[in-house]
Amino acid sequence: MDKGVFERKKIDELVKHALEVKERAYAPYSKFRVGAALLTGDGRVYTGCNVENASFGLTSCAERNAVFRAIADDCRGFKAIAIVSDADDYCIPCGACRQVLVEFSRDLTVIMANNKGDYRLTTITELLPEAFSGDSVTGGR
Ligand SMILES: O=c1ccn([C@H]2C[C@H](O)[C@@H](CO)O2)c(=O)[nH]1
Ligand SMILES: [Zn+2]
Repeated sequence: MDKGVFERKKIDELVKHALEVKERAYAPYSKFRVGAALLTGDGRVYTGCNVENASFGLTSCAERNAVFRAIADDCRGFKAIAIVSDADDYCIPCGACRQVLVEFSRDLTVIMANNKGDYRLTTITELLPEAFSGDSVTGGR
């Protein structure tokens, strides 16, 4: 499986952005802060953190918040996303975020990092095989 070719330096930079934005997460209920940094085709980086709410179901994940910022800035064609939480474990995106990510990039590299900045590489296709997509809706039309 091709995980995309990224220099270690570029990956570390994205993870650093994710660690930084995690500090601004609003997670008073779960206390599980998450940060995400999305790399675009032209080298821009959009970050997002999770934002919780007293009405728990309104919580928005870090990954989706990063994507929505980029879209609002008229940016698509994402290359990679780095995701990190406070935990020792590599941060794995939830199902809802996988579905939103695959909408915009079929060949996205996903960098799942931990609080020490170590990471594991995968792809959105590996995380969400046989995804429901625009083709499913339009029948390829
Ligand atoms: O991929 C994920 C998984 C969870 N969360 C957030 C949502 C909630 O605020 C907290 C606990 O689920 O972590 C994310 O931001 N991204
Ligand atoms: Zn999510």
